Amino acid sequence: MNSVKSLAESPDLKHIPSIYAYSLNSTDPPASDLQDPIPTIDFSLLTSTDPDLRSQMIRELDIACKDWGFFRVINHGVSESLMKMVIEKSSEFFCMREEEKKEYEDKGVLDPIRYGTSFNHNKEAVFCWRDFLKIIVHPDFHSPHKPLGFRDVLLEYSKKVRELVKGLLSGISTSLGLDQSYVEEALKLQSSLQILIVNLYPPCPQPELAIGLPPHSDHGLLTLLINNGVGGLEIKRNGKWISVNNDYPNSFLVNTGDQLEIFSNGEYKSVEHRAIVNDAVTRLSVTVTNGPSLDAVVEPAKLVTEEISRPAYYIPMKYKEYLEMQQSNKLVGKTCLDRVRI
Ligand SMILES: O=C(O)CCC(=O)C(=O)O
Ligand SMILES: [Fe+2]
Repeated sequence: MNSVKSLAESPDLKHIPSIYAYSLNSTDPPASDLQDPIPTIDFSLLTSTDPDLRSQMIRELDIACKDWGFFRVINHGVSESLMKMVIEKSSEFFCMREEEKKEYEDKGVLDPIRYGTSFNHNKEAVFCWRDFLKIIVHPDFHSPHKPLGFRDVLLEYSKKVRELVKGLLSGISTSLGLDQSYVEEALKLQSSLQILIVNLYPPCPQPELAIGLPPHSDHGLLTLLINNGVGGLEIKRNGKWISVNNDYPNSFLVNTGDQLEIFSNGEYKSVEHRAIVNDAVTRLSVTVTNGPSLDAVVEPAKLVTEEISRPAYYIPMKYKEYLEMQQSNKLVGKTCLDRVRI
């Protein structure tokens, strides 16, 4: 495995090797800067003891999930210093020598710590301009033993993010017309699968020819994202790509995933997104995908289908099987979801 980081650091690199030449779909117009403001969820209001304030936020959460599949969360209770440390320590990991990082070389989908490049280079004809570190942090916690202090930061961060996700999913349960603890119980969130992913996108000499991550949706319920202040994330909205810069300090960007689309019977569709690269600075993003328990069978919630008198649009599937299917193929839009759609 050759990392993009070492390639990008090679002196006099003017052109990308042809294996990285990705052609953006010609039917896709280039991304425009965002016109509508991204919905903002104030977590302190969502968890407020004042029922009116909570109801108002739940309505906004419903709109965010239905119309966007994407929102920003503020007043979330995770300290700014912890978020900064996550970025800092993740960045230190990638600065270690290749031999040190290779200890964690990707050995397969459910390998607890996976260092690698692209998405699934065994299956891809074109590689992504991206190196990654994926760590399973729940139900069992794992961490690389280097750099110093990474483990403590990851442990604290994953716990805090889980609390936040639990609160968001309880709001989503209510907004779907279910009991507030319904999602937690039905999808066995006590043993939820939580994977922390660090994406590293080094500067690229021909950014218009390469892609950081191709269009895809995430497999879990909700993904939370922070980055090092460098833009590059784009989401598909009403058929058009729009760039999203996390220029709002101390906030999380959240997107809905495939398991939430299935569970909500298509009410909350998972959002397609991609990462583009630039020729000036390294971009680093840290995402946490929060899913059901690996052994939970995910299907449209009966109450959701009954309430709006619609048949189920997705077949039941164990989350573990879905995850293995998504991770062992190429990353192409929402094609994985098509396999469970009726
Ligand atoms: O780097 C980004 O902004 C997007 C990352 C992403 O989509 C992912 O980790 O699934
Ligand atoms: Fe993603």
